[in-house]
Amino acid sequence: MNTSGLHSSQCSLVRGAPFWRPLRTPYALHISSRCRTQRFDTLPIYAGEVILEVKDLEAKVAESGQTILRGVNLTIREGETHAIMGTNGSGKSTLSKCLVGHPDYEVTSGSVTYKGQDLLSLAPEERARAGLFMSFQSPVEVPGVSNSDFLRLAANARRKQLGQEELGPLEFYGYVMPKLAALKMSPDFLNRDVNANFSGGEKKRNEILQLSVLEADIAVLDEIDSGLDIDALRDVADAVNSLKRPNSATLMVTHYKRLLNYVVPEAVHIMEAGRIIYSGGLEVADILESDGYEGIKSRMREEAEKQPVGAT
Ligand SMILES: Nc1ncnc2c1ncn2[C@@H]1O[C@H](COP(=O)(O)OP(=O)(O)OP(=O)(O)O)[C@@H](O)[C@H]1O
Repeated sequence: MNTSGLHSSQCSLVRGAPFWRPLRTPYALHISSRCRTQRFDTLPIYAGEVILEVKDLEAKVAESGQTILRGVNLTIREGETHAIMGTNGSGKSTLSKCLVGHPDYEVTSGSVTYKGQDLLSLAPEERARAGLFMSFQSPVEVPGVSNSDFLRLAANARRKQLGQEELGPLEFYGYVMPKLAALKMSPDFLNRDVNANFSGGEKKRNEILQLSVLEADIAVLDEIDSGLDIDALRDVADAVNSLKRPNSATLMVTHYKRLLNYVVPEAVHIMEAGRIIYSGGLEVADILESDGYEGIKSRMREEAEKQPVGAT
């Protein structure tokens, strides 16, 4: 199969491509960059193991050397859904792409631990085989490669990694049909070339179909809600929810709370100038919706004033 037109992480599998349990104990969420961490003792903690830990991550555009990420800290546990919101250009997509090993970016310092292993030492295809999936804001079109071939090869690469039997064309058909039905996608999608001449909404559904077929352990969904009409948003959200497992996690990048009404996150993070500057629960998205980023800043100022003198 010619996969030359595919993005490296998207075709990586082809080349080789919440449930939650709340406890009322303190939950440390990072607020404001590398030097300051604030504890929110009122937030619930989730009992799952840490699946992804990003520490002081800094990254630049490989070609220009422009620094984009300036010390991102993020901890995600199994069973959790996290949302990252933030102004245009704050680095949300760059963070997502650094996680999957996009070649346009170079990590200059910090670490990312995924299921206890150093994620940054893995090639993009190894990350994908290990269960990391990213849906792209603008999924690429791959004329000449059918969706069914692409999905089956990707699914088999992942199954091989998991020690499962690979699926032949007929078995794969039986495997994928219920997934198509769950996404309210026509079986015709299988015969079409990957994303070629798909509408924006069809591309987004197709991304979730890939996630569904790959049964990823962590799904990084970059603006999966953009361009979707309200019914499509519900379908996609239902599919994302149905794919959650106790030992998997979801990281969503979005600008709008409407997605979070359907796929409800345990934590919402605000990104600005390459850092997560504020984290909290769903109320953070409410503040954003009602008062914009100025509302978040004013909340931060209020909380800083309440901090005991000398607290870090
Ligand atoms: N490959 C690249 N080459 C040059 N500049 C880049 C590249 N990727 C990202 N940038 C720049 O880095 C900054 C962050 O971009 P990024 O796409 O991560 O932002 P974002 O928070 O996802 O924005 P949006 O909400 O608009 O999608 C922007 O100024 C962007 O122009």
